[in-house]
Amino acid sequence: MGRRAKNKQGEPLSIEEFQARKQKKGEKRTFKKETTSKDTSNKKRHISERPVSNKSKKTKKQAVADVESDASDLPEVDYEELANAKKSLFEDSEEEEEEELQGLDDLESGEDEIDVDDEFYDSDEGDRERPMFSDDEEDMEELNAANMEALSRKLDEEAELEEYEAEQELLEGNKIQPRAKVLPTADEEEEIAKGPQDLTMVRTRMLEVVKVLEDFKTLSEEGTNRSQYIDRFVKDLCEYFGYSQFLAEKLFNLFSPSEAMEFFEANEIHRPITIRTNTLKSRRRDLAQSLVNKGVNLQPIGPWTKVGLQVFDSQVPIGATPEYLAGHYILQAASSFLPVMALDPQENERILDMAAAPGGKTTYISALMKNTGCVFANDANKARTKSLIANIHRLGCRNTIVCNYDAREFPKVIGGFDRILLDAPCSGTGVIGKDESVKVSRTEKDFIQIPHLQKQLLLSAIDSVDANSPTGGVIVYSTCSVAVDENEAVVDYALRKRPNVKLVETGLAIGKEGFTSYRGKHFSSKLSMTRRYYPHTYNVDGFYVAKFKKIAPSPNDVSKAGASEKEALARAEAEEEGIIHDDFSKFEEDEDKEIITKSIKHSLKRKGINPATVLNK
Ligand SMILES: C[S@@+](CC[C@H](N)C(=O)[O-])C[C@H]1O[C@@H](n2cnc3c(N)ncnc32)[C@H](O)[C@@H]1O
Repeated sequence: MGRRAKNKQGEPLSIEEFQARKQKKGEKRTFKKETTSKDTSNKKRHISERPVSNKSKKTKKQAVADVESDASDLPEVDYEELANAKKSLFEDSEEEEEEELQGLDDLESGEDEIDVDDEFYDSDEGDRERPMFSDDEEDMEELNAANMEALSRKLDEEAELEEYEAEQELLEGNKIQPRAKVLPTADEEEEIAKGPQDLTMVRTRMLEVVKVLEDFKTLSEEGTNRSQYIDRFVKDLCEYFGYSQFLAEKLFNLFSPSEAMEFFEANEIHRPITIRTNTLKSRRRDLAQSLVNKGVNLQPIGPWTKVGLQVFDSQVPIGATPEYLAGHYILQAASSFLPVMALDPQENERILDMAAAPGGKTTYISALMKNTGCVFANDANKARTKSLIANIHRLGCRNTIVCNYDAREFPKVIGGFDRILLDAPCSGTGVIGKDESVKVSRTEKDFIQIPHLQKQLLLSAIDSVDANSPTGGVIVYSTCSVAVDENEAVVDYALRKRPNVKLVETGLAIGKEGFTSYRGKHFSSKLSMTRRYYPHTYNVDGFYVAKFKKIAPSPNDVSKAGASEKEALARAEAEEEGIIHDDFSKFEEDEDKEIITKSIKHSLKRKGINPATVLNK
């Protein structure tokens, strides 16, 4: 089984914190390498002298006092880091204030939900949770004070992480000797094959093998080759993290050995709980203020989004607050903001969300369009359109038409859209942190069948867009998978089949370049314009985004009706019947009850309380 419990860490970091820490880690390593031999014993002593972090609730005063006394008690504390951690909470607020003041009129929004269907994955989950900001200076002080607990916890985490890093260095520094015997002997392999292994040993061996693979000439044993080390490493990945051999190998092949290790480790940790402000109903600072008043510790996700908040901790179930029920926000994975930002919907356009349920991205599109124009929200799974409709209603999206087609039927049913989002059904290899079952459930067949469907859907999307749209002609393709078969290979296929589209820049501030070649396959050089996201690089779900511009119509664009005619028809029908049908007009009490109970259970579990002891009283 996976090592999730063993590796459980404190609250997840924001993208910026995560990256700053990675950078710092790199700098520290360089320094420590020079000092390792003489400092090791000292380091050990300091580690053991470190106070055990206290994650229990503190008063705000205590939290501030703790921050100060913690800093003065520790001989090895990096004061710069401490000051930066402290400063960052406050500076975020200032930056955010500026950003928000500038963008007050720039209303954006939407929402999301966490719904994974049996077959395909959605990057949004319903269950995550975890500092803070405001737009006005006065509010800022109050909000920051309210977040002192979060700051305190953040510093505890820093200490824990340093401790962990020091241990790793000991492992890496002390145990790895040049030309050390790393691979098990034949006898040892026999022993290994017999049954469960000592996981600490397995982990140490993985770290050792990574070292050897990265400096093979110097560190490998004589008479061995790379593939022997790789075979052992993949087997150890399976043993330690609980993957099938097939998937471990597939994912390992995406990275260098050391990055692969980071990726697999990041999959053992939950991503931060994030929410998106629904700007159709609220502004981020107002929402943040109301939630802070209820005991929620939060902060903006990062400078790249004006609507996202990362929840660090909450005294109330974040999926059942009055603000949630009133549609002021939606629980949505940060990665799910990205395709909609790349789509860049404009007011008064006609947009198709081809695979829309449960509606996280549809509602964001609708909010960015400020409820103008029309969003066709389609999903082939009728049952899932129920949660799509519920979200559309809760968030107050009034420019949306829900439909239930196999999207491969487009553009035959409707065509001529200004923009289309295809957030495709996928294998979910980007969301293993959310759903461990992917580790063993995905087979080779999946990576043939799913890409086949994705290719058909993408061609349909291209054919359903109006190349002569005065404002758009844009298609965005996204998945919550990191597999090349479902991403670059699909996009490259579409470029070959439809020369009337070209790839354009996504406009996204973060993301790694897509592959232009992979294991002997060469893709168009333009694939570098697509973007990849990994849990270990951005602390977001694994994700992929590609943006196309349709430059000319083609004979494939045959549609029975254009989007504008369908919209006019739907509006006329709505006028006749009333746009809200009876069966969708209200929340179902039972369904709400279930959501609220689930949220309360989750919150109790996070606090280490067995829900049964509370709920069954
Ligand atoms: C990744 S999820 C979509 C998540 C959604 N965009 C959101 O942000 O909430 C993929 C969706 O594709 C739908 N789907 C699968 N095959 C489809 C098809 N042939 N046509 C349309 N939708 C399909 C699934 O029912 C599922 O809801």
